[in-house]
Amino acid sequence: MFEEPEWVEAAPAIVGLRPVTTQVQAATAPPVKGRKRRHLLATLRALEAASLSQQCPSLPGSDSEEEEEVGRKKRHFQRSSLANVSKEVGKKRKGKCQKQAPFISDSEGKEVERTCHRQAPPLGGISAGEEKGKRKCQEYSYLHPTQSLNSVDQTVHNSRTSTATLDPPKSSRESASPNSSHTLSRKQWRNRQKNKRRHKNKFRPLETQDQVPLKASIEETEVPPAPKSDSQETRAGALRARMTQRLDGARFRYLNEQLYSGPSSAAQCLFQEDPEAFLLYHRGFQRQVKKWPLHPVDRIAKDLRQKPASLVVADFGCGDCRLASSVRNPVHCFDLAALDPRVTVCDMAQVPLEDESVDVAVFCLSLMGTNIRDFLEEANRVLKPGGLLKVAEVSSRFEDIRTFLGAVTKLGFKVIYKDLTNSHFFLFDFEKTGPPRVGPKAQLSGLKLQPCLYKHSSLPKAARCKSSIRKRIEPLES
Ligand SMILES: C[S@@+](CC[C@H](N)C(=O)[O-])C[C@H]1O[C@@H](n2cnc3c(N)ncnc32)[C@H](O)[C@@H]1O
Repeated sequence: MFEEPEWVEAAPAIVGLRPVTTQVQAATAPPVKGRKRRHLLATLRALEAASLSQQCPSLPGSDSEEEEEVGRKKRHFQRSSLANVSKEVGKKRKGKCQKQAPFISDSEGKEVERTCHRQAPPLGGISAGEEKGKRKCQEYSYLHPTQSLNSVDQTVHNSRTSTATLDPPKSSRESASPNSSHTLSRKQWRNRQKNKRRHKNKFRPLETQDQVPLKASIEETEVPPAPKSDSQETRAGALRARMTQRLDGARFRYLNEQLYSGPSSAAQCLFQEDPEAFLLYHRGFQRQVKKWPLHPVDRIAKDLRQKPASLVVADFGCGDCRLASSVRNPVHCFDLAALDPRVTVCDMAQVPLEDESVDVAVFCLSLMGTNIRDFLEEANRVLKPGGLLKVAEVSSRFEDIRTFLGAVTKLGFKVIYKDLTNSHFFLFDFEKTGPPRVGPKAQLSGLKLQPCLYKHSSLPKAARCKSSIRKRIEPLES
């Protein structure tokens, strides 16, 4: 695509700087008129040169050579008579235009010709055509950013590397007429400077519109996040841990309540559907029991270690099999979910054991459902006659111990030992006397234990629960 150099756009037609059209127009223009114009122009140039000699400041970089050239020309203008100057300038410019023409291709020539006609300004000042040209350039630079950038690059490069005095920007046309720069007039030089500036300005919108946002976006993506200080990270980590712990605590309390407030079949469904809930429940339970002075299972294990290791034990609601790990006895472990490979997953209301097959049946904090009777009857079934039933339960769950013990007795047991000394749990030993002494429809209200609920530590004390309930749950709090 043709790239229109701005120095052509801005070149004043009156000084004959229409390189392509000069050949045609020089032949057709009346000589007297042309001579007069040239004369007038030269006069103007001389006057301008005289004023410039006092105004023109030193320019930075490679422009100093151009400045020297201007200075030389100024001196020359001052020395020469106006008439001579006008002739010389006229000849030079005519010659220059004629020199440039052959190096421009047809298509370029026509385009440049059109440009010159269209944009030739009247004498002095910026014409409407020039303004139009400016607008066109701006439009062009937006429409053809790459070409504009290239031309700017070339301009910058040329201004740096140019050793010739007034080299115009190197476009294809310019490179075709390397000597033309030596014959540029002062006004041409000024126009060229103007055009250079315009080239630079042309570059600016591209930079601001396209490159700056890009830079900004790169910065946005590349700039790493401000490093957090150690203390910030520690605090964030601590807060996260605290929140996680709170959430786990809330879920544990919910699950615990579910286990105490419904039948074992419902608890079984709960953990079957959500095995993770079982893990969560046990984490919560372990957290609570760690605060106790003594874990009841350890006390039971201690008792068993004083008995023959040959005794077969059934652990109802074994949890993590801590009992089985603490004794040498064979232990059948039953629970709603398995935290350990030794666990047989089942509802302890129905364990897969033969009748009268075990010596010891253990319920350590596991009488949780509303069907406690089912559990105790199942234990009676699998226990050998004279077998040992050991129960450890949270002390606050018992409203009336005597009623409880009486109900257990009706199910074919005899109380042989009780320990109510511990602050957190009660311990009972029963001996199997025989099958249950009451039918399935008999009411055994003593077996109804209070649920063991865990209070929310962040609640105000008055809001937690009634004093009686609080009393019941206290053993599980520290
Ligand atoms: C509080 S934990 C005690 C665990 C263990 N006995 C200990 O002392 O470390 C109660 C356990 O009984 C289990 N459990 C409650 N009801 C059950 C049921 N119907 N069948 C089997 N296990 C049950 C629970 O799943 C839980 O693992």
